[in-house]
Amino acid sequence: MPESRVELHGVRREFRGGAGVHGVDLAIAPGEIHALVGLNGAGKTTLMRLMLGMLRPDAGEVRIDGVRIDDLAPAAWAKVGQLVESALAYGELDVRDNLRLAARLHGVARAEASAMADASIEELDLVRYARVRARRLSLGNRQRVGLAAGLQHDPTLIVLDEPTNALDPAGVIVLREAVVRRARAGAGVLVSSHHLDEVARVADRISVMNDGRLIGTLDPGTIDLERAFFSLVRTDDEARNAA
Ligand SMILES: Nc1ncnc2c1ncn2[C@@H]1O[C@H](COP(=O)(O)OP(=O)(O)OP(=O)(O)O)[C@@H](O)[C@H]1O
Repeated sequence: MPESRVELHGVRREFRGGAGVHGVDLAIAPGEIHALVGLNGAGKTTLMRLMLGMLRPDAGEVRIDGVRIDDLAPAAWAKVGQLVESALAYGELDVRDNLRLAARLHGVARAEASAMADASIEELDLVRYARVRARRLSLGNRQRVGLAAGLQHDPTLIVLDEPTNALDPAGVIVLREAVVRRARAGAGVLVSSHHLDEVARVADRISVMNDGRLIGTLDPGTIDLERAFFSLVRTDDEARNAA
């Protein structure tokens, strides 16, 4: 097994005006659930997009299972599962066809794609909606379809940006179980969230991002995680303002 599912070394991407990601080092081990927390605009999505090759860094490098992402073969990309941009769903196709298509896009053979979609529909509790066109789904169910599409092919690296968005409490539990199951099977998981309680429940490690940098980690067992989070952010803001 490789040491890290994904590694970032000195990754930097600056947007006009100075916002972005300003030199991040990060590694996620097989079996690890790593949470990324930070205020709005901290750079979490940007970091995930850089990690997945959706955005090119100005400097630094990203490696997945030890291979620079520029050199990563399509079969290796197929072992990545993500929900970072809007949930993949073709409005005119029903849930099952959307998931079959997503499986095919991850390199799954036609013969296996239907069974995979059906299993995923069960897992995300979408059975009632299997034949419903995606455009008719509620926001939360569309999110479930997006998550199903990102998880069904049992990726070894999973990157989820605020995956609990729009999910009801039952959906949050279903997602938690799906993610933990895959981590136990060896996947490395990076998940961003604004829900510190939920993060504390699943994460092995919590990294705090502020103004484009990783400024520290929080122990998921900390009693008052919220206070610890704000304390880290405030200290960082004060240090930068003083500089
Ligand atoms: N394509 C872009 N062009 C210019 N600025 C951008 C672009 N994408 C992101 N930004 C800026 O980079 C910063 C980080 O944004 P990002 O979306 O990564 O934050 P985030 O931590 O995911 O926030 P949220 O919690 O609100 O989702 C913000 O100031 C944002 O406005």
